[in-house]
Amino acid sequence: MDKHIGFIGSGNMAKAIIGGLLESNFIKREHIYASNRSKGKLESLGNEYGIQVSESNSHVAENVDIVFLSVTPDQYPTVIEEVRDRIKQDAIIVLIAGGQSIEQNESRFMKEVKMVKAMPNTPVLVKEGLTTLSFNGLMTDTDRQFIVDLFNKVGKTEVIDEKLMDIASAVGGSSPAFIYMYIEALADAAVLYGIPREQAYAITAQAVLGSAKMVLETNTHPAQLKDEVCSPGGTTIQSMAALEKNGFRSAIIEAVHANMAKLTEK
Ligand SMILES: NC(=O)C1=CN([C@@H]2O[C@H](COP(=O)(O)OP(=O)(O)OC[C@H]3O[C@@H](n4cnc5c(N)ncnc54)[C@H](OP(=O)(O)O)[C@@H]3O)[C@@H](O)[C@H]2O)C=CC1
Ligand SMILES: O=C(O)[C@@H]1CCC=N1
Repeated sequence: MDKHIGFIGSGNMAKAIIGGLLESNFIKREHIYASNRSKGKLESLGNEYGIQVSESNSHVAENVDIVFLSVTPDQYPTVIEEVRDRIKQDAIIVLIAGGQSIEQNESRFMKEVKMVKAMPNTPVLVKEGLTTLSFNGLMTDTDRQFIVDLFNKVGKTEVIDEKLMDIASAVGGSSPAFIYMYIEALADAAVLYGIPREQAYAITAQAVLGSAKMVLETNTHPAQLKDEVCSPGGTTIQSMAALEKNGFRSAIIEAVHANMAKLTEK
């Protein structure tokens, strides 16, 4: 692969994508460029991954074929103004910010640009990510396939209608945080009953991983899978009753409502 990929903003999500891409051997490290506002983070990224780092967003924009805008949404107007006259003629712009639309950002470039809205999640670092994708009309079939291939190297992809991107952000991009909180809580309970901390994470995280695989690979409804765990008069159904009493499902749905409210606030 001879294309060069750049990240403007080198925070958590950029770092996870870079780490996953390098681990998958999709790209040579010298073909990855990154810039960042604060110098310290950039230096440690350069040291850890051996990629090309620069304090200049424009330098990154000038040197790459695919530009990831991996800053927070509030920085999009400033960063685009800075780089719009520096990008290569045929560059592909990848928006990863929550709530940012293709249309809104096409107009910020003030010229026609190939653009992708991508919503990845941090498990891309371990090549188990999920990235939802939408493309603008200037993306050719080859461009689209390239972007799908790139994200497939670090997990799975789903091409979706852009109008569903906000909810995909909540349930795909943000949900790992919900799941980490669940694992942490379950592990705390394990520790409460005497399991050592490290083993508590090993047990609970594997239970989550295995359950997710069951949903993906058995093609069975989650409720059926849940029923198969609940032995008659047994222990699990006691836990189910306690979770229902404490509004477990409702808490998850409320978490998604709160996420959507933030994504769509004007
Ligand atoms: N974290 C996640 O799981 C996901 C995040 N995203 C999206 O990714 C984007 C980044 O999020 P995340 O990585 O979590 O946030 P971070 O705060 O970790 O990363 C953002 C980075 O951008 C840098 N930055 C800010 N302004 C500028 C600028 N003007 N020029 C250059 N660099 C700048 C910051 O520098 P510094 O703080 O060092 O000054 C920071 O390192 C967001 O838009 C978010 O919506 C999408 C999917 C999942
Ligand atoms: O918290 C955020 O805003 C980003 C969007 C999806 C995951 N993290």
